[in-house]
Amino acid sequence: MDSHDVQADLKHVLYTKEEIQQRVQELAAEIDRDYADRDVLIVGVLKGAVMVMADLARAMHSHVTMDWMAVSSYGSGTQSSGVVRILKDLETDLMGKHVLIVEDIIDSGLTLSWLKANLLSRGPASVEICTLLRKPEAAKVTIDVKYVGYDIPNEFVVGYGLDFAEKYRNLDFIGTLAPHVYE
Ligand SMILES: O=P(O)(O)OC[C@H]1O[C@H](OP(=O)(O)OP(=O)(O)O)[C@H](O)[C@@H]1O
Ligand code: HPA
Ligand SMILES: [Mg+2]
Repeated sequence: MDSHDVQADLKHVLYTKEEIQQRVQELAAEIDRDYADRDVLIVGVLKGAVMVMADLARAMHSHVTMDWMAVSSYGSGTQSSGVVRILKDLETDLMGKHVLIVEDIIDSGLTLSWLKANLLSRGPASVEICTLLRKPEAAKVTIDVKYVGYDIPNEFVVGYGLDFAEKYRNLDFIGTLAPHVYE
């Protein structure tokens, strides 16, 4: 098999480019309404959230500042290790700020639950979460998430920022992997 044929690695498309763009616009409109009277700092969680952060920010009309954090709990596998490491911290002082964490996916919830507690300890005025995808059946902890793009089945997905062993992030759609890729 040609190892450069990305399509051959995919089982099916979950959300097309057009569907994702539409849903991100809707989330941006909702966030704009909720933050109409407040400036918001959106915090993208590297690397997975790069695509959704870029599209969401461009679809928003409110005053927005942006910062990035890198945490990792997955390494190269398909299971969360549960151990969250900060690889890159924020440059912004969160004191008194309205913070919106932007994520590509909530799977076990371990990353976000840890991250939300971490950011709350820095004295912000508020911390909310926006995630494009969430897997309700995979939840190991309960987290309050204000904005969710789609609830999806408990399958490993790639594309639009989401990787498997660092690949597939650049797809403009979201799909599931064929078993031969990870088995
Ligand atoms: O709910 P959880 O089970 O904790 O999983 C979700 C987290 O896992 C992924 O990040 P990853 O650690 O793979 O880093 P990446 O964004 O650089 O791919 C994803 O982007 C979330 O941050
Ligand atoms: O389903 C997933 N795909 C890619 N990265 C992930 N990180 C947590 N869950 C996933
Ligand atoms: Mg990853």
